Parts: sequence; C-alpha cells; structure tokens
Amino acid sequence: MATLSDAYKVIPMTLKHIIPPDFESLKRVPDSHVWPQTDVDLPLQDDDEKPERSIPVIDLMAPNAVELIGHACEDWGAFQLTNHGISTNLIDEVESQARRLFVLPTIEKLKVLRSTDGMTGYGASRMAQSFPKLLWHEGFTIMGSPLHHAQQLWPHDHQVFCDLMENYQKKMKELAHQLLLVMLKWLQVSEEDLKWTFSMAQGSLQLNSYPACPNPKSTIGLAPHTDTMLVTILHQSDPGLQIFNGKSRSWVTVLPVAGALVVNLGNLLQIFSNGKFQSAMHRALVNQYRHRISMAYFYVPPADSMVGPFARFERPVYRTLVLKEYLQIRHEHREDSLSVIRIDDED
Ligand SMILES: C=C1C[C@]23C[C@H]1CC[C@H]2[C@@]12CCC[C@@](C)(C(=O)O1)[C@H]2[C@@H]3C(=O)O
Ligand SMILES: O=C(O)CCC(=O)C(=O)O
Ligand SMILES: [Fe+2]
Repeated sequence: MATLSDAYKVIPMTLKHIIPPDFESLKRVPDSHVWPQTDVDLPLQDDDEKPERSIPVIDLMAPNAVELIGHACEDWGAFQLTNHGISTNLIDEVESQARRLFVLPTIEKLKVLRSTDGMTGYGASRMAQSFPKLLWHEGFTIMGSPLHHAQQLWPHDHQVFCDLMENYQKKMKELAHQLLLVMLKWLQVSEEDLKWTFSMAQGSLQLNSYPACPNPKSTIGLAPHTDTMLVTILHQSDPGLQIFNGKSRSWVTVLPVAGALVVNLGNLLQIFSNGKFQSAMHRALVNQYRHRISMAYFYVPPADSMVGPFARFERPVYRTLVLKEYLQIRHEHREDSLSVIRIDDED
C-alpha cells in the first residue's frame, strides 16, 4: 500500500519554503510576508446585519443529524460539531502540548525540521511554495507516532506529548469514520463504496501556530485554500478561521464555540459526491495579541486508491484517477485542480 509520505516524496519542497522565520524576533512584518489585500477583517462577534451569518452548529446526537449535516455539506462544505464525544480535557491537553512545542526557541524547533521530501516534522505549510509571499504560520505535521521527533525536542520528557498526540489521532480517526458514514447515508451511497478507505485510511495531524503579529492586516496565516483530502476536523480556541460564502461572495468568521470541532470537506469528498458536496474555501487570519494554535486532522485514503464519483452517480462530472495523480495535479494547479479533472459535457 502506498502511503501519503510516498506520494509526497516525488513532490518535494525547497528549504527556503520550509524554514519559518524566527517570528518572535520580528518587530514588524518583513516585506517577504506582506500580502496585498483589502478585506482582512476579523470580527469578534456575529454581525447581526448579515443574513447568512456563518456555518451551522450541529449537535451530532440530534435526531435529524443526518439531514443537518447533509445540508451543511451541500451549502457550505463546513459546519461546527458539538456533542461529538471527544472530551474537552483531551482537546485542551493536546492544544497545550502543541503550544509547548511552538514556544520553544527557533533553534530547538529547527532540530525537527521537515526534510525537503518529507511529510512529518516542523516547518511552513506545504502550500507556502505556491505563492510569491510567505505566510505568518509555522506547523508541525504528525502521522502516527511522533516519537522520533519528540525525542529530539525533549530527550527525557516526550512521553506525554507522544501519548496525547497518538490518542487524539485515534479519536479523530473514529470520529472522521463516523462522520463519513453519516455523509454516505445522506448521499444514499452504500458503505461498500468506501470500504478500502475505512480499512486502510490514514490520518495526519497538523498542529498550526500563528504567532502574534505586529501588523495583522498586512499579512495572512494561511492563504485561501481548500483542503485536499476527505474531511478535516479542526479545533480552534481563538478566532482566526474564515470560510468563503460563495452565495454572498464574502468571508464569514467561524467564531469558536466552546467544545466544538469544525468539520470541513476536502476536494476528495467533492469528487466522490460528484459535486453534490463542496469543499470549503477557507483561510486563517492572524492577530496582534494572541499566539493562536489550531489542530487539524486530515482523513486520508491510501495514496494508490482510486478517487472518482461514486457509482451511483450516473453522469460523473469528474474523471476517476489514482489519488497519487490527483496530488500531482494539486501541486501544479492548486485551486484549479477540480476544474482540471472535470468532465466537460456539452449536452
Ligand atoms: C494530509 C495533508 C493535508 C495537507 C497536505 C498533507 C500534509 C499537510 C496538510 C496541509 C496543512 C496546512 C494546509 C494545507 C493546505 C497544506 O499546505 O498542508 C494542508 C494540506 C492539504 O489539505 O492539501
Ligand atoms: O488554523 C485554522 O483555523 C485553519 C487551518 C487550516 O486550514 C488547515 O490546517 O488546513
Ligand atoms: Fe485548511
């Protein structure tokens, strides 16, 4: 079975794009990180004037959860989830371990820098190399056990970090699986159609760090993007996440709801659902006072599995291909990738 790491090996990054700056020492935003933009605003409460406020908040235990989730996937490609069964305590502990990592001095963090053809470890996000400007962000990517890296950071005190990260990934995987079943039900697709994913799915946990920024409006944490994989389960305790609303053509802030997790769909679910579900365009803004941490869990099929609309869709609008090939397309075409694999049907 080909893993995601195998697939990304042939799509290396340059060191220049992997090494984040020493944010702590920057008293102003360097030109390398200045983005031309006019609409970067992070309201800290709901805007009552706006008809379509933000993504729905859904209780997983609600009797009509399938319908609520189905609609949210169609309308937004994202929702906040409460009553998901993951303890607040675990979430808080994972966040505090992530913070423990990111507050380390830069020279310590560079000990666990991702290699140019690697997937795990410390560094800027993979999308960084698609833009002329750099991002106000650093990340730490985990797949399975982070032992190797954690040992280098904390030779005598890495067990708590490892145990929490492994436990969190396990819980996230179960939740992602459960959510996919709900989505399949709504799409009237049998579980059989995603069998390979359920038996062989991988997951990847991305710890995101957005240090406090001297001039938050001049830069961006993560530029607008959709996630590539099936579903992403994200946790944020400080605001920063925004989702693009296609109908009103505006950005809406996802205000953190205590204990909730943000679920957003990636490109693969848009493909599998034949475009019935959309992958949400989103971005992360930074702020002047808080060092914001978020944790994103990506649910990923094996790299050599086929991705294409479910058989129940008689008129597929996307062509079927191997995930590895799609990752290559993503690398070359970024947010145009879905249109690249679209089947043009004139009649
Ligand atoms: C499992 C994943 C999902 C990846 C690629 C791989 C490891 C790192 C993930 C992220 C994390 C940050 C945003 C993103 C857009 C990025 O640049 O790196 C994500 C990307 C994707 O969804 O494409
Ligand atoms: O930090 C956030 O709110 C967003 C993170 C994100 O989009 C990602 O990791 O893909
Ligand atoms: Fe994302």
